[in-house]
Amino acid sequence: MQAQASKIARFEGMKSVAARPSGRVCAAAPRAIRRAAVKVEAHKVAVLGAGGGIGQPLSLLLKMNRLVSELSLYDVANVAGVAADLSHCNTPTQVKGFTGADELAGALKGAELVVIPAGVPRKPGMTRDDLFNINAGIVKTLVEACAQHCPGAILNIISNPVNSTVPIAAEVLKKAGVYDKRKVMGVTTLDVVRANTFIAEAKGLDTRDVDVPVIGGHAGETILPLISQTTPKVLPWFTKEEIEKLTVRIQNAGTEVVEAKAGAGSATLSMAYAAARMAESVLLGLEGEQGIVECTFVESDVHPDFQYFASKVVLGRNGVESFLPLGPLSEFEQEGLVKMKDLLQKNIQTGVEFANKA
Ligand SMILES: NC(=O)c1ccc[n+]([C@@H]2O[C@H](COP(=O)([O-])OP(=O)(O)OC[C@H]3O[C@@H](n4cnc5c(N)ncnc54)[C@H](O)[C@@H]3O)[C@@H](O)[C@H]2O)c1
Ligand SMILES: O=C(O)C[C@H](O)C(=O)O
Repeated sequence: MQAQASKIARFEGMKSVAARPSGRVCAAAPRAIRRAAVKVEAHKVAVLGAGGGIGQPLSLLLKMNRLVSELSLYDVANVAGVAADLSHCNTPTQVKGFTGADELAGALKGAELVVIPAGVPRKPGMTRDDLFNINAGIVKTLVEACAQHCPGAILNIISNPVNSTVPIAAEVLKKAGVYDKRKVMGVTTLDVVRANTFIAEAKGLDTRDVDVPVIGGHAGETILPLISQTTPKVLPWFTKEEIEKLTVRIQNAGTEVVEAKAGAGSATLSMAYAAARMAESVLLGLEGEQGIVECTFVESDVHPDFQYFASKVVLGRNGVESFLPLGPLSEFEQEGLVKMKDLLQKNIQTGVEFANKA
């Protein structure tokens, strides 16, 4: 502990996101939530794709979160057993399972937050774009149902390719006349979680103390960790080569897991952890807690080249309340922004066109 602390040269005014370390859902939940007597508002959360690799552990983490009073688990298959299983955990959250299109309305009615991990995952050799043909239609159908049954809900979209599924969701909601750009969020928290972990490990720090913003999108070079903005600042600082290597590792971390799973899917447990953190932040925002900051892929004015962009936002009672400025970027990070331009713009356009074709 002493040795770790001595590596921290100086703290540059810990920002709110760093003050809410990533371990808070399971290990370091905000004091207000941990204290048994504290009264929190009741929030209904729906998970669509709840029977899957992400859906199951995510549902467990949400069942453990006192901000969630009601948890709707929806899937096209195998969800009844998951709901029965989880319902035996003696936490106050009420769990209900819903299977098949006929039961989707019941799952969504009254939901304030809908988390969507429905869809197929990658196998080795595939890109996230290779999932588009299947997942675009799944997300479109599910968001159409959200527009009808819980039009004011905040959506956290996990299904890949996030760079395209978020624009699809936005276009679907626009067509239905219920779009609120503050409420449609692509979940890129796993990129932040990974960046925090890898950088903490490289410097021998507690990963819960480290915060690295990750901007852009959620595929290959569109994932841009702003390592220059890491807090706390550590000395000795990384060399140029180390920064390049860490950046590439963060960009390829999804593929690292896909290859290690060798055909059995992509990241599920770390994704569930990251999605639970994002969901908790959204709910804390709804509760009116101040200073809740997360990186997320949303419709944004932060960078003139991109209609949708991941960056730090402040969450509040209506979802995204405001955007934090990108801050000073290193030369390497500025080059990263240029490199991602064509791919991110193309991914966004693909989503918009898909949602608007007849
Ligand atoms: N955003 C991220 O950082 C991130 C990280 C990991 C995975 N993902 C993506 O999340 C998605 C899910 O991954 P997974 O490992 O959980 O896959 P999985 O195959 O284990 O689970 C997906 C679940 O979705 C369900 N499903 C399919 N069609 C559905 C529909 N129309 N309605 C409701 N449910 C439906 C399936 O029955 C299944 O239970 C993939 O697209 C994957 O690429 C995103
Ligand atoms: O890599 C994938 O296909 C899943 C996810 O996007 C991830 O980053 O782990």
